[in-house]
Amino acid sequence: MIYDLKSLNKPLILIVEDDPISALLTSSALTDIYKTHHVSSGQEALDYCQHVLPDLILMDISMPGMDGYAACRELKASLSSKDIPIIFVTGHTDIKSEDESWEAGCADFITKPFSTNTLRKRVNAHVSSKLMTDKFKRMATLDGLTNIQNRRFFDGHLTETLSVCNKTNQPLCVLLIDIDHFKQYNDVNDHLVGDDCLRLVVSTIRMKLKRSEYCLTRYSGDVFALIMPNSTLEQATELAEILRLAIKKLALPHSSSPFGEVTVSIGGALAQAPNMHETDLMKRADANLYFAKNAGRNQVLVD
Ligand SMILES: Nc1nc2c(ncn2[C@@H]2O[C@H](COP(=O)(O)OP(=O)(O)OP(=O)(O)O)[C@@H](O)[C@H]2O)c(=O)[nH]1
Repeated sequence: MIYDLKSLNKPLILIVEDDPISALLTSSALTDIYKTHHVSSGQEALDYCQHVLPDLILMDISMPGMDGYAACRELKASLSSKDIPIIFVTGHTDIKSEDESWEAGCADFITKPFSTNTLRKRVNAHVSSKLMTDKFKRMATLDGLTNIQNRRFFDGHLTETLSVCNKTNQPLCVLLIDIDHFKQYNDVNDHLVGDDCLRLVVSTIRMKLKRSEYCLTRYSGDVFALIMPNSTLEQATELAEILRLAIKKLALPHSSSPFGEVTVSIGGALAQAPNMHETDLMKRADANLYFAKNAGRNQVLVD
């Protein structure tokens, strides 16, 4: 299936090219369907992608300073930019350059001088495929009830985030947030009211999250997991307490709970770089949740 690209909000193409005339020619061949942005070196491309993620990159190979191969390798090594297709637009036509292009991680290459038609067709094909993959990934990792990421996403994201934190020597905390006596809540009310409660708990937690790198997921039925990269034990404990209080403050009636209203128990754990491991981290967070439940619920235990 090919996307009707014209019907979409214009996808963004980054043109990395040190020759301004070539950049202009490339850009003018695409602007009816795409937004384009031009930078003149590999380093500028890396800097740009720190802030904006384009849908595709057209990359020259020979540029002063960092060349296209090196820039491509760096972009492919980064978590945020690794899925952006990169097409080399190059005057190099020898086999060695082709091999080096594939090894650097490019999606395709176009040799100069190129036909405008070929450029457009190749770009359209790669952008369509990227947008479709993005959409499937979003669908496969979204929880339909609460509209936050699901367990499948959590597992992959925790592995990736731990790996980044291990490399950059940052601590990471995980919180497990579990609604107390939720089975009885469903039994006394009904399942649809239970669904509303789950959605409300999620929106309440989301409103209290101030850092964009914090990632809230639905871990299992009435349990939510929060991944907190670059966070200390004190920050995790403080946030857990804020979340516990915010849920209690909703004052949602829960007649079969000793508290008379919906509450949560929260267990959390800290992992310290450089030897963090997800199984150990989750075991400790789970054990702390268990202790918080056994100690009477409506409380936080993070260590
Ligand atoms: N309404 C609703 N209920 C759900 C959903 N997913 C899971 N549940 C219910 O969540 C309840 C979780 O029950 P338990 O794991 O026994 O936990 P609990 O009753 O909260 O007990 P504690 O955690 O020990 O306080 C079960 O009754 C599930 O049926 C959902 O999507 N919607």
